[in-house]
Amino acid sequence: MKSPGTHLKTLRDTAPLVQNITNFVAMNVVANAQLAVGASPAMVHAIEEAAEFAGLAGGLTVNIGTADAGWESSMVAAAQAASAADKPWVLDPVAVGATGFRNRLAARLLALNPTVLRGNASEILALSGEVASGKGVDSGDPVSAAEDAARYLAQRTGGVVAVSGAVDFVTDGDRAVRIEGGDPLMGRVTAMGCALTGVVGAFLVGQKPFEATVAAHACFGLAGAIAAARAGGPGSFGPALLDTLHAMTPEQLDAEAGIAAV
Ligand SMILES: Nc1ncnc2c1ncn2[C@@H]1O[C@H](COP(=O)(O)OP(=O)(O)O)[C@@H](O)[C@H]1O
Ligand SMILES: Cc1ncsc1CCOP(=O)(O)O
Ligand SMILES: [Mg+2]
Repeated sequence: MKSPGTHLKTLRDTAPLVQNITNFVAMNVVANAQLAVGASPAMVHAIEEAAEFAGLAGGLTVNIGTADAGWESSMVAAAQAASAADKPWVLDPVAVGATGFRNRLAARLLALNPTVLRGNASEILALSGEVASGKGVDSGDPVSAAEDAARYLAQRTGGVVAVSGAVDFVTDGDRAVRIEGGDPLMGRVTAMGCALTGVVGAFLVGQKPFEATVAAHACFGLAGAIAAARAGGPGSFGPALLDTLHAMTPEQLDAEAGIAAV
């Protein structure tokens, strides 16, 4: 298994083009996070070009945060095109469990077997059919409560499932790790989970899904912890996170990543 730092080095060396169909709140945050780690983001969601672009890009992220019926068609078409071209894609089922539309959309996308499903604990519980305590886009459940649901969904999709929170959890249905890092301040800044989804999408290109997802979480969590120690509050945390992601070296990531096998 290659180290997280090796994954970061490959990402920087290859600077992959990543297509994102994400929400209005997160677009700028996701693009900046991907640029800071070394990828080339493109926000492309129009039905006229979303599937075509998926053939050009190295990978795709699909985030349902502010989706509507038009975006649903783009999301499905792009995910199908990515899968057909053997490109990795990530599903972020923002606020699934809150409304019937979100539940149907997330279930439809999950049936396309994303390379990685990434969400907070309430979203992973809701997608698996369990009772969840989400409050809109925010989780009301601890990560530990969603670990079995994550394993179940990973086995069902054949992909990787990642649950974020105070300690992140990543599984492929067989292997599993917990990743420490981050800071409670990340819950006071919007689109942090969406940015993590973007970073996962960047790490996935040309790399093994489970290892790349673990590396992405370790990198984002470590950067979050360092940035929080420097920031004066939510306002200065965002820029500090971008600075820290940009300055992160493979050696630092390998030395300071908080990864533990379960
Ligand atoms: N209490 C916390 N302590 C440390 N890190 C956290 C905490 N809450 C969230 N994070 C981190 O913030 C990022 C976004 O996670 P989360 O808030 O669960 O996603 P979402 O915004 O999709 O609900 C992840 O890197 C996660 O590890
Ligand atoms: C606030 C909000 N509303 C719709 S999408 C969105 C952003 C959610 O971002 P995250 O899931 O990363 O907290
Ligand atoms: Mg989220």
